[in-house]
Amino acid sequence: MPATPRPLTLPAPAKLNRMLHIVGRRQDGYHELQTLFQIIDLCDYLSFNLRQDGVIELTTSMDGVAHDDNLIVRAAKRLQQASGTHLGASISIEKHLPMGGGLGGGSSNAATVLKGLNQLWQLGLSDATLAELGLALGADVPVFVLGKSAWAEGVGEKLTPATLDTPWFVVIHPGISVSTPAIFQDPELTRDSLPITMARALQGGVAEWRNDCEATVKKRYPRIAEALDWLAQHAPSRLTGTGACLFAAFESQEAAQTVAELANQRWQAWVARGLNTSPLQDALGC
Ligand SMILES: C[C@@](CO)(OP(=O)(O)O)[C@H](O)COP(=O)(O)OP(=O)(O)OC[C@H]1O[C@@H](n2ccc(N)nc2=O)[C@H](O)[C@@H]1O
Ligand SMILES: Nc1ncnc2c1ncn2[C@@H]1O[C@H](COP(=O)(O)OP(=O)(O)O)[C@@H](O)[C@H]1O
Repeated sequence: MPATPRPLTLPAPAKLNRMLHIVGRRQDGYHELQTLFQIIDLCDYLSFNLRQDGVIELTTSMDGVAHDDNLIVRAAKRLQQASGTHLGASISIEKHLPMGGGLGGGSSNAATVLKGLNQLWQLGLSDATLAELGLALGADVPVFVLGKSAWAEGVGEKLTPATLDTPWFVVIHPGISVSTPAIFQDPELTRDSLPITMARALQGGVAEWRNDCEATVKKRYPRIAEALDWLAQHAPSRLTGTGACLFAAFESQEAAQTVAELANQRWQAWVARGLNTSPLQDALGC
């Protein structure tokens, strides 16, 4: 009997928004952002098995997300359609990243599918093409396709790789979910931050970095305000994206571990390392 081929297993890392400014609103209601995305080493892991019958199947169920709505399945079908391939794939996931927490897990899953199947199906598509296909699935997909920490503008698709410091982060999930549309619809949201250059943003550093969604999220979700205030006792704390996760940077793994253990008494907390290159790039040998 022929040996069953080993699946291709690839990471899908999380991101943090080290700072996030809202600099305007487009005609279609979407907001123009300026943000520093940093990839971190907290990951989901996806495994791919090639299928000759063209079927796309996600073999792991995910609470609250129907099979065909899953960004993993949608990304695979989108790539299949765009490339015209007759190949398919069975995909499974080891899920570690909380859903809808501002860590970009869904977008990262989609990016890993696009890059993984591009290799498995031997399509030879460029990152630019994959990012374009991914943008329709989520604003954060392109940065995960690029696979580098980056300065982002537009809705997150205009990317310039950026070299950030690589501290140890404590990331806290306060156990509630935030409605991204509700935050962006809030009349009190700051939408008129003055655009700055990437150089200016990098120069500012932790002392100046802020997230324009934070005031609105704190007002609507007192439990997030509580966690942000708690973490701020240890180091400057920030929201990532529209939350619900929040984070602070530490110089050593030990310092981060100590604070994470305290945080774990009340919330789910992780220690994660800031990166400038995605572990997906390393795994694919890019
Ligand atoms: C703002 C960020 C920063 O990373 O937040 P997080 O999702 O990571 O928390 C993301 O770009 C979010 O991207 P994503 O989560 O894909 O947003 P979507 O599902 O496309 O948008 C949900 C809704 O939020 C609003 N929205 C989203 C992004 C944006 N730049 N302007 C908006 O106004 C729109 O009303 C949209 O219908
Ligand atoms: N594979 C997936 N992983 C996570 N979320 C998914 C996935 N597929 C679809 N979703 C949907 O996308 C939403 C946003 O997910 P996620 O990217 O994890 O959060 P965020 O955009 O806040 O960082 C989830 O609430 C979920 O309904």
